[in-house]
Amino acid sequence: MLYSTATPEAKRATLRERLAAGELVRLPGAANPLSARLIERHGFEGVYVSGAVLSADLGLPDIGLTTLTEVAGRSGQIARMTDLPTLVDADTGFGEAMNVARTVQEMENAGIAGLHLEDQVNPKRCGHLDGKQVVDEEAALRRIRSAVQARRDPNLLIVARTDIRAVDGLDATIERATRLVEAGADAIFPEAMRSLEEFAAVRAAIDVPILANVTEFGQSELFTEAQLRDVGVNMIIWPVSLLRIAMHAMDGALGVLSQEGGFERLVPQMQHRRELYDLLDYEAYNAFDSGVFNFSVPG
Ligand SMILES: C[C@](O)(C(=O)O)[C@H](CC(=O)O)C(=O)O
Ligand SMILES: [Mg+2]
Repeated sequence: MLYSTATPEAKRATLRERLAAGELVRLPGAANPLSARLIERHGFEGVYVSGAVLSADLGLPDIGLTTLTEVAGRSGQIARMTDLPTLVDADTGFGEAMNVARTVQEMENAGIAGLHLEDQVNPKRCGHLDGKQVVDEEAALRRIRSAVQARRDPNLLIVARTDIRAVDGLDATIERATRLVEAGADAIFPEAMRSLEEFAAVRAAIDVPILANVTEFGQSELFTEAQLRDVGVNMIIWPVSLLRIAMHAMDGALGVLSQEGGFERLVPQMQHRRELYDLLDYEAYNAFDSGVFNFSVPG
């Protein structure tokens, strides 16, 4: 009931332990707070909060228009719904070094387990689009150093994302990843890798966990969990998939409504009221106050 039973500190410690034990951490992107419960029920190890999803949800392109307050607020709502650790896309940190420090502390307050900070210039764009630009090495390292310095919980996972692959190639990615680790990054997210061999090359060059982004309609193939595990990837995100699936389903359903004047044909495809109440743990509220769940669900 009400929901997470684990403290943020405990979730951060869990994430650290899993990574230290060499376990693969799979983090589907939540489409909304309640979907974090579904992700947990299906046995995943973490929940991802995507900037692309968050901005799309607000009807904005993913170019850094969302604010720290919006992202921390939504991340807190999502993290609250699950005992799993939540990893958040903090884009470029919402500014330079001092802003990054504030971002880290607000994210900690939101109860999340980790965040990634990227080295794109502002305005940023989706990592799988052409025409990206990255900041120079010193600016990229400063973002990470200031994140590390600002965190109060040493277990908050600071993941450095580099977008340099699309700009300067694989060697530059390895060089930057190495420097980012020296600056204190706990893990590396090499964005828009072109092949499994590229992941393997990054893996061989650094000894912190690496994260793979499996996003549809992007510049990387949709590598499978098994393929990524084989090349030594430690965390996998599927950032936007649940939102894409939900939006496509809504689009189709509205077509049916406008054609047929009702949703009846789609009822078998709907989450049943019973399933919703189960996911919400409605009955547990009854144990708290016996007047709450004293009805039966039709059908
Ligand atoms: C991972 C990502 O940063 C996100 O915001 O989810 C995006 C995903 C996407 O746009 O497909 C990205 O830049 O890769
Ligand atoms: Mg993003």
